[in-house]
Amino acid sequence: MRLRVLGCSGGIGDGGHTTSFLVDDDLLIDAGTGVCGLDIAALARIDHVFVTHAHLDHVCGLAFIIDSVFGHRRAPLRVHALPATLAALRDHMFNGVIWPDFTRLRSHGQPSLEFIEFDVGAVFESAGRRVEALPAAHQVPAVGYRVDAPSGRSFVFTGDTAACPARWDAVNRIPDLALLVIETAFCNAEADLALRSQHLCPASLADDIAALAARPALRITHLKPSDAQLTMEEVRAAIPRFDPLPLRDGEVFTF
Ligand SMILES: Nc1ncnc2c1ncn2[C@@H]1O[C@@H]2COP(=O)(O)O[C@H]2[C@H]1O
Repeated sequence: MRLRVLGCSGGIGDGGHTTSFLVDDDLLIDAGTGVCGLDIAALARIDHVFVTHAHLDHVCGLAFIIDSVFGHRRAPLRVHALPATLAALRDHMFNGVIWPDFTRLRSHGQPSLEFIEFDVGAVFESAGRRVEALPAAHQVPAVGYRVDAPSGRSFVFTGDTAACPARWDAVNRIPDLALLVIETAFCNAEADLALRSQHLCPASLADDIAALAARPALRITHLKPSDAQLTMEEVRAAIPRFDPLPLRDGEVFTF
């Protein structure tokens, strides 16, 4: 199984793209601006999108993906998310005003877009891969994801989240955790903003991650671009034993 980072920035600017991860060529986790680098054929191969939450930096690409592949696909593009996330997408994006309601527009006799409710703990399986929604704590209902490869190795993406003890209960049950992608949006000087917007900063990351039992490769994601370098320096100082590295757009991992 291959994981390709299409976008992992906490914003735009300096060439960064917002969150989107491609698993093999058919599963997408979040649909931020990172999807803009894919060609039409690659976009048309995506069958399932697992959305962490409804914030624009994680879902804006959905609107453009479905418009670009409309007519190219024989099956609906299936979007898996919490009921509250799907309700937000229905009400505020695919509402016939901001964007057409592609769940009603048919292509080759099928709905173009299908929404599938996916609660914390739900498991989706396809071609030996397994995707499980994990708890997260954000300003709006949110999840993270555990993805298991056919090899038995796993990666975890926390999504946007503040400290979340329930996540670690689930993560600590994973037998072979190869990679943890955890957010740290803000630097320590923005700790108040991190708290208000339900993100981590290096100090709260250190407290939160103390509950992690395993020692996977660790990548930091969703760094706000204006303070990315400072935030990474603070992360390295806060959790040196984890040897954290910043996640990079374009990075590829195999499991
Ligand atoms: N209470 C707040 N005050 C100022 N900015 C906020 C607040 N809540 C959210 N934000 C910003 O809005 C952004 C929405 O996307 P993010 O959650 O990535 O990061 C968030 C912050 O950068």
